[in-house]
Amino acid sequence: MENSSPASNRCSYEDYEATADWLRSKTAQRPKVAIICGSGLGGLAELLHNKVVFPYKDIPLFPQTTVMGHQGQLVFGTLEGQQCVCMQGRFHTYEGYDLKQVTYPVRVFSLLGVKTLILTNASGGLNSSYKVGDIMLIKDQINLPGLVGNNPLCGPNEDRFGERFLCMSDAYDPDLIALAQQTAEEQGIEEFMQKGVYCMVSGPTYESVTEGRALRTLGADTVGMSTALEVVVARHCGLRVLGFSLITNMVVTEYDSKQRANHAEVLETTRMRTQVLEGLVTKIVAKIRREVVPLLWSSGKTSRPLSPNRTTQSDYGTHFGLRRDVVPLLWSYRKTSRPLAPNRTTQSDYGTHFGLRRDVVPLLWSYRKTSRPLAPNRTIQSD
Ligand SMILES: O=P(O)(O)O[C@H]1O[C@H](CO)[C@@H](O)[C@H]1O
Ligand code: HPA
Repeated sequence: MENSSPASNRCSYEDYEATADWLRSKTAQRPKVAIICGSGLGGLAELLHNKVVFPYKDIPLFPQTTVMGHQGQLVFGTLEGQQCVCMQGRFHTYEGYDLKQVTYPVRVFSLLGVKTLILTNASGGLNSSYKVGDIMLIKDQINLPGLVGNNPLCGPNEDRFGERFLCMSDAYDPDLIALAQQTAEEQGIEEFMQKGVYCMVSGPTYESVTEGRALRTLGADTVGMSTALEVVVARHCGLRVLGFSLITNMVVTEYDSKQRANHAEVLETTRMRTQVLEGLVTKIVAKIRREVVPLLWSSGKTSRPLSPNRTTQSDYGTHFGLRRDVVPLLWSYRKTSRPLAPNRTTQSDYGTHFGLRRDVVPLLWSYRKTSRPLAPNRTIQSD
């Protein structure tokens, strides 16, 4: 099969499938988490175990990266026991790619079975309280190209991925943000963690002074030339999204400033913080792995306890009303092979049974889709 990227605006469902099928045929790994690494931040992929590496040029229909600091390879492997796929290098519209090409990998990931997308980027700081080297947890975005008609979902809707009109008010997953904040505290790096709004511009020019000021007035805390389009497409496929923006330079917002933005400075700053960001993402991935069990609970359509004779994978699946592809995961995350005892009906019973940490159990409750109590007398979370 051709490995040249799909032509402008003709990324069909069959194209995405062809790429996903090819990858599936080359590796037995089935990642649940995908990570897109920003400029100079590809080192994370080196931390994966049992790596299987595909240069983009070998992957059918994959675009090629042309930007310094973007290595151009897809790395499959395990991080903290969690199967991941990591993009060492992303695509940008300023490279000449159209919106569908820039976001091509995200739909491929979705077809591969990925459920969570973590993105990193290098950005210019607009918020005057931020410093170079700060890491901003992205709580929301301004998709500036999208607001003026350059949205990757323009054109016929592909219903097999998602619906025509997509809600973006919950684009960045609040639970993953909370998990990231908690992890940053545990790592002792709160001092340079921020939480704010990322604004995507098309680039490749950095901002003029007035543009920088305008973006700040719009409510942006950082600005970059990526991420927002990938997030739109990820949400359309139903992926959960977590994003980090490393402030590599401060955007010049004073007319008499002598500072000049440049990509060398951007890459230099990423070197300074790359290890911290890698450590943070690694720990978060480990937590996402443990968090899978609560997520499975959320798919539960029943509040009945597992009966004592439920010991096999499919028993669990049936009980929780889970999709077939999720059941093996549940099984693999169980720490015990004992079935639930008949008297195990409460949240903490389930937590104990699955070997969950105490702080994860409340999450479990919050992910449940039913508001019915587990048992008639069990009505509040701590119950
Ligand atoms: O967003 P990432 O890919 O991290 O890269 C950022 O760094 C480059 C500019 O220095 C631009 O590509 C900008 O978007
Ligand atoms: N502006 C836009 N994109 C960027 C910047 C910036 O200042 N720094 C890194 N990427």
